[in-house]
Amino acid sequence: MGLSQAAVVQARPSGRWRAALLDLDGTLLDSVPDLAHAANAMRVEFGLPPLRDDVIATFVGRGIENLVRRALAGSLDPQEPAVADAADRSAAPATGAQAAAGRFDRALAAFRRAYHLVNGEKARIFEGVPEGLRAMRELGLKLAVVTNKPEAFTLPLLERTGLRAYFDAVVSGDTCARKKPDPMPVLRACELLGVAPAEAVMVGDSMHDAAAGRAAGCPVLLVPYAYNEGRDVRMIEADGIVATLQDVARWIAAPAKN
Ligand SMILES: O=C(O)COP(=O)(O)O
Ligand SMILES: [Mg+2]
Repeated sequence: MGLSQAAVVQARPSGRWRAALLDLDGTLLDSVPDLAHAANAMRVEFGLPPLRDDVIATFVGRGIENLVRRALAGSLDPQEPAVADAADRSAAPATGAQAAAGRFDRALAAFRRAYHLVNGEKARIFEGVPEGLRAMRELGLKLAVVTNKPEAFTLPLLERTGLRAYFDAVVSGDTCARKKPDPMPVLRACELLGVAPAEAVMVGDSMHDAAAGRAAGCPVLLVPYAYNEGRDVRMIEADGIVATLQDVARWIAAPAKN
């Protein structure tokens, strides 16, 4: 039994790896056109001019609350909102902090309303994604999505883009008490797939994916084509940069060195 099992394991190209955990926005899909549309719909409601899509792209990756906070301030690193809207100015008894919180809640609600209407409409699957996912499945891997996007947006987006069927599990931004860069959602995905973190490869486009994967004990591969808050992914400590998901499958299938 011991011997034959060892032989089987050695014969499998991906003997060590049993699962791949994939980030969503910026790794599987370019969701920026829809996110930017919703963020700008929110800004227009607040009397603010729209921002360019490439600016909004740098705001993506730490959940929609951060996206809305950044989009409202027009900055990657917002301080207190600089411009109060008419409703805030008339709310005389409210403290500055209360007014800011109320303004943020209204902005989040406006963003959610707009995003529900367009989620998946212009989202575009990155090159090599279906082929890479198929190749990983053919290697016998289990697949999970691990995203900071809330479940109410994640599941319809996966359905609309035809990606849902590839995945055995989906962990969204509100599935666990904490989001990436915390390891909690990565560990939950491993638990749902029935694999140990050391048997799962985390694939993402940002420092938050890398930090979450590392902290959970997974090797980390990064794609260079997406957001990462506008920074170069080569600056992030990872086990490899992969041009496409097809290269993820090749990395996983490569003997010994991994
Ligand atoms: O920040 C988000 O809303 C989603 O980002 P992610 O899919 O890259 O985790
Ligand atoms: Mg991402």
